[in-house]
Amino acid sequence: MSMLTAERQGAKSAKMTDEANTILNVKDLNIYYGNNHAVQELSMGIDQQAVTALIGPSGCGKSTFLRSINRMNDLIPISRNTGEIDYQGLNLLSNEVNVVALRKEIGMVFQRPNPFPKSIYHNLVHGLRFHGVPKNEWKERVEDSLRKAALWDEVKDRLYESALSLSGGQQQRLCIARTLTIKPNVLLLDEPASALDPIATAKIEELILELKKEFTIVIVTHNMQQASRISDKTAFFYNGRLIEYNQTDKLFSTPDVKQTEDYISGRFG
Ligand SMILES: Nc1ncnc2c1ncn2[C@@H]1O[C@H](COP(=O)(O)OP(=O)(O)OP(=O)(O)O)[C@@H](O)[C@H]1O
Repeated sequence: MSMLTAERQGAKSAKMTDEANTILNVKDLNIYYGNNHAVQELSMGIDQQAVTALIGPSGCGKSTFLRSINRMNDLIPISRNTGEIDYQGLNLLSNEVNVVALRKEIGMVFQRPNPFPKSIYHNLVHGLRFHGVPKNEWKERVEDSLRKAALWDEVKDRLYESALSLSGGQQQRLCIARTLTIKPNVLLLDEPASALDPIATAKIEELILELKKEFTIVIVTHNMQQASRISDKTAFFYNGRLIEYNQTDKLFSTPDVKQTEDYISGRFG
């Protein structure tokens, strides 16, 4: 496991989380954009090797929370936060965190496939070069990542063709493979299938179910059927607040909170 801070080895022993299976423990997280309080007093644990779906109407703070996990919000000058996200005994929001190492361990895939306008192979080795992975490991890592992203059979004979020659669904699987080359622990997926057709979406969903055997996945989705098909737990957000967090089956069949029921039955949102 790579070190996220220079002092990592000397860090105090990991704080115990509530459940042995929790990999990310969010405590009293608040995120602001200027005066806009986008995420409010959020506390939740995220299970490892499981899929956690974040749902809720547009603007409720799902992506803002997701982006805070690997510090993508740092790139937005008016954004600030309070609270903690504990990961292996370390507060990811602390100034001591090495953000480059963090993003290696907690990778992110965005709504629109965003391959570099270079070859498929170049897209895959970019992160390896950046993180100083020895060249003699590249071939194996590329093949392994493409296999895990269920793309190997489709591209193995065209690795030096432009990534832009792939279909949208293939490009998105390539972006997932690109994240996998550097062996992350957690994958953050921000509506990864919303720009894809139903067949490509089904492939991404299948892939997510495969990947959760090895990785922890947090996914933002607008598609409630998708959340119910692929996630183990679902968190429903409204107006910056976590309204209900439950096992997915339970949340979609017998939610505890009226607001959740209204949302999943299409009464608002
Ligand atoms: N880069 C930004 N700068 C300023 N405000 C932002 C920024 N990104 C999001 N916000 C604001 O934060 C709030 C939460 O937005 P966020 O994108 O997290 O919601 P969301 O639930 O992911 O919405 P959507 O489903 O539409 O993507 C909104 O009020 C939004 O306007």
